[in-house]
Amino acid sequence: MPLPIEDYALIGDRGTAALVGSDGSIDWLCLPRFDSPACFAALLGTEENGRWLLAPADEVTSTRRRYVDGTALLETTFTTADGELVLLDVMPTGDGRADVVRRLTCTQGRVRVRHDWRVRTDYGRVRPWVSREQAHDEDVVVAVAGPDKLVLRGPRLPRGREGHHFDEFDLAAGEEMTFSMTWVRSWRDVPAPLGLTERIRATTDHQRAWSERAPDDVPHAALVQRSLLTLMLMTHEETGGIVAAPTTSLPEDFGGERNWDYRYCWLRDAALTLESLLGAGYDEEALGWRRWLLRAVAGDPADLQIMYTVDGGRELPERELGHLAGYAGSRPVRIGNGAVSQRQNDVLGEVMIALDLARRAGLEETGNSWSLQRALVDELADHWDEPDNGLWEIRGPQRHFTHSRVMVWVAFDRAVRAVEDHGLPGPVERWRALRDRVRQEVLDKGYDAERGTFTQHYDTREVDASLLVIPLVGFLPGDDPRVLGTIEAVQQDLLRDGLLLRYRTSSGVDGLSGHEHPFLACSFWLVSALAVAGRRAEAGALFDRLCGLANDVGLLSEEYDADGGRMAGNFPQAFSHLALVQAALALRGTQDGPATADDDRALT
Ligand SMILES: OC[C@H]1O[C@H](O[C@H]2O[C@H](CO)[C@@H](O)[C@H](O)[C@H]2O)[C@H](O)[C@@H](O)[C@@H]1O
Repeated sequence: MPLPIEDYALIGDRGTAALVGSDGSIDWLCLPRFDSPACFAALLGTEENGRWLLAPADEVTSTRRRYVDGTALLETTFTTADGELVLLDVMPTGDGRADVVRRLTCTQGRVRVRHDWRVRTDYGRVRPWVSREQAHDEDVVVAVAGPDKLVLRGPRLPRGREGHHFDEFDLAAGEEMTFSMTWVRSWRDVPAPLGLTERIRATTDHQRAWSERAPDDVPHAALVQRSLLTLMLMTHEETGGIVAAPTTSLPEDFGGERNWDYRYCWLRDAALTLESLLGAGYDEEALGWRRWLLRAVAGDPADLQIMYTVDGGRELPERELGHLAGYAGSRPVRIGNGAVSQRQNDVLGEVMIALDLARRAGLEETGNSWSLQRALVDELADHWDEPDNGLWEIRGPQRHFTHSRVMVWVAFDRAVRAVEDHGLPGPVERWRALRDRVRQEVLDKGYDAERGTFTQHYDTREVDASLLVIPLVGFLPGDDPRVLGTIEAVQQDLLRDGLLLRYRTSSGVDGLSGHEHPFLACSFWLVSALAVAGRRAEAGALFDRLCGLANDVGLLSEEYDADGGRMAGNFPQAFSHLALVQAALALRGTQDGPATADDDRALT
């Protein structure tokens, strides 16, 4: 039975990532890429779907976890009646390999250790052939199935027993053992062993150097730093693609059907991630992502997709994995994502904000990068008034979503600014006219004057948390009465236990059964909206509360079930972490009173 979501921590090598449970079990790992089939999938089923356990065999009386300062090296300390055992989990970065390194150190007394290596490839479906071999002058255990070969190394290798590899042994104070697992293509030879000490040191140095650039003049600076590092782990090192989360099908509704695969690059999530990184001063990160964007989107602007694979691929058909029981029985387990073919008119606005910020941070346009933006804006100019599925990717009928239309305004606005402020060429008169027309339409059709609030779409009186971005993207000032009215209406209709739902699922707008829990990114948007409205004390209090929801190692999932006191949805979720960073930046140097133009960079 998998653990509560918040009992997992993330390790990763910027090619892929694993979830390590507080019980010492790696229950999720896709190799070699975020969206490759999992070889450990116990997270979405049982241990029979694959896991790698290293932990005390005897009862654990307490467990502490932490990341080694400024890094993604995870340290889990188990205490038993007889001693203390520290487990260090690392995925070395920067060498183009795919290794997981697990070092056990007994720090007190004597601890009996259990080792269970249970590889199941193809998302926990296939039992590989496993054999003991000699390679590079040492014994290794090798598991092979289809395209995958997994090589286990260590000073004491587990033995085959009923379909898994198992061992138990004692470690006494001062003793240490290091195991490693390496993935290669099944037709390749067993690779040379890693220089463990050197790779751990290089990974530590690289991650620390990155973390040290995080701002320290923001509230909850340690959590902001952890969020930035987590976003970095979700950025594919070689391609620059940024995934929305390293997991699939952790449920938004426990036991329900709201289970989605997030191991892909959404233009929206990636652009917002970049916006947070740029706001936090990570300017050069923009270049890698812009290159990814140029490659992914290349071709006819009419063929723009809202998401791609990490290498820019366009095929991610959604299908269900019937052999997995689902997390807490939440089925179906899905891989791929059907939202790929949706129309979501907000996306270009988010991309244009990120590229505008990059330009303002000094990243010069290349001929290609500006002509791509021009082509995309011109394409939008021909289709901006079509209904869409909105940023929540609803599977019900398409609508004229107010948020989407506001972001269309943003796309034209940033295009105009590129010409006016940066001297780039473009049909600025046409873009200006469209910008004004869209603005007027939103004010006429997306605003409910009777209630004094913007609405979710043009044919409803419902509200939506996405309306909180209206002041954050510069559509209206933070203290405009229409913005204040919207904040109030959103708080009135969507707050649950002080946290914000995205919208009311009971309205039926999304075409799905069941309900969901408050969405953490939206709750952070409320912090930012309150801050720019000048209600900074309230914003600060909400920010404190939200930061308090992060787990013991500073990670957040997509949603939070306040009744159950547990996280819900994919984990860790870029959307939550990037919105946390944006809220911290909005609160930077807080004082009561509305935000000024100087706050512009943080607030886009
Ligand atoms: O709520 C239904 C939709 O849920 C997913 O979309 C959500 O996650 C995306 C990635 O973080 C985010 O960009 C989007 O705004 C969220 O609504 C899922 O990917 C969709 O298929 C699903 O319809």
